[in-house]
Amino acid sequence: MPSANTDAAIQATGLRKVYGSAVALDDVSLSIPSGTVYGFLGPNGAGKTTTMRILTGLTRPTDGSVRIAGTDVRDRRALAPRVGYLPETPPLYDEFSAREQLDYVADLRDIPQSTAQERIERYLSEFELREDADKRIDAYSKGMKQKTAFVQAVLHEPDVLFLDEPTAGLDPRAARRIRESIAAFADEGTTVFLSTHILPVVEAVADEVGVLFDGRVVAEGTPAELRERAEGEGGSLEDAFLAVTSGGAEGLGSGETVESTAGASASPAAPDASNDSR
Ligand SMILES: Nc1ncnc2c1ncn2[C@@H]1O[C@H](COP(=O)(O)OP(=O)(O)OP(=O)(O)O)[C@@H](O)[C@H]1O
Repeated sequence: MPSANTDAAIQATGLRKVYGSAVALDDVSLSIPSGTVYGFLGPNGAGKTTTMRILTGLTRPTDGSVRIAGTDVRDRRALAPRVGYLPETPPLYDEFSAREQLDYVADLRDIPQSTAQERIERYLSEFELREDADKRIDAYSKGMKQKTAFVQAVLHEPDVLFLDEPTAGLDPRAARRIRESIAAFADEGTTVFLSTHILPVVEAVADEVGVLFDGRVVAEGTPAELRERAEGEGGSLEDAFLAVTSGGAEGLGSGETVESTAGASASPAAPDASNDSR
C-alpha cells in the first residue's frame, strides 16, 4: 500500500465501497504525484468508475478518505475548481451547440468572459470543431461529442483531470488529438487519472499504471515494470494485465503488487448517499 504523501495530487486511503451486501471496493489506496499520467486498468466491474466517482466527490465511500491537490474531497466548493471529470457518458445538452455548451460551462465555472472566449476559440480550433461549433450537439458524431466533452472538462484548467474512456469509439485522428492533449496537459503539470480498456493508449501516455481487480489494486508500477514482470507471459502490457486479473494464484510474480515509483467535472453534482444510483 502506498504511504501517505502530503504532496500527492491524488491521495486516497483505505477506500471501501459497499452496495448492499456487495463489496465494490476493498481497501484501495493511491498516492499519485503531481504531473503524473496514471493509467487505471481493470476488467469490467472491477470498480474503476466507482473509484473515479469517489475521487471526484460524486460518490461517498463507505470507508476511507480522499485528498485531491491537498483538499479533502468532501469540501466541494474548494474541490470544484481543481478537478475536471470526463465521465463515460458526458453531460452535454443536445439542443445546445458546442459553443453554447462551452459558454454555459465557462459561466458555471466563473471563468472571466475574455479568458473563457480565448480558451473556447483556441480549443475549438485545436480539436477541429470550429466549423461545426454553431451546430446543435444532437447532430454531432460520437467523436465530435467526445471532443466537446473533453474541452468542457478542461476549460477551467484543473490541477487534476479524471478521464473515463476518453478515446473509446473515436477514429484514429480524434483519438490521437485527445492523447496529444493528455500529454500536453501533463507537461504543464496537470495530473491525469485515465481509466481505459485501450492498452495502447496507456502505453502511449501513462507514467504509472494501477490495475484494479475485484475492488482491489492488484498491481502498480510503470508500464515498463509491469511488462518486465510479465516477461514469462510474453512481456506486453496486455500479458501483464491478463496475468494479474486472471483470478488465479499465478498473477505477476506470484501475484505480488509491482512496487510503484509514484508512491500512484466539468459539472460536479451533489454527492450521493451511500447507496447511490448513477
Ligand atoms: N449504484 C450502484 N448500485 C449497486 N451496485 C453498483 C453501483 N455502481 C456500481 N455497482 C457495482 O460495483 C461494481 C463495480 O462497478 P464499476 O462500475 O465501478 O466497475 P467498472 O470497473 O467501472 O466497470 P466497467 O469497466 O464495466 O465500466 C460492480 O459489481 C457493479 O455492479
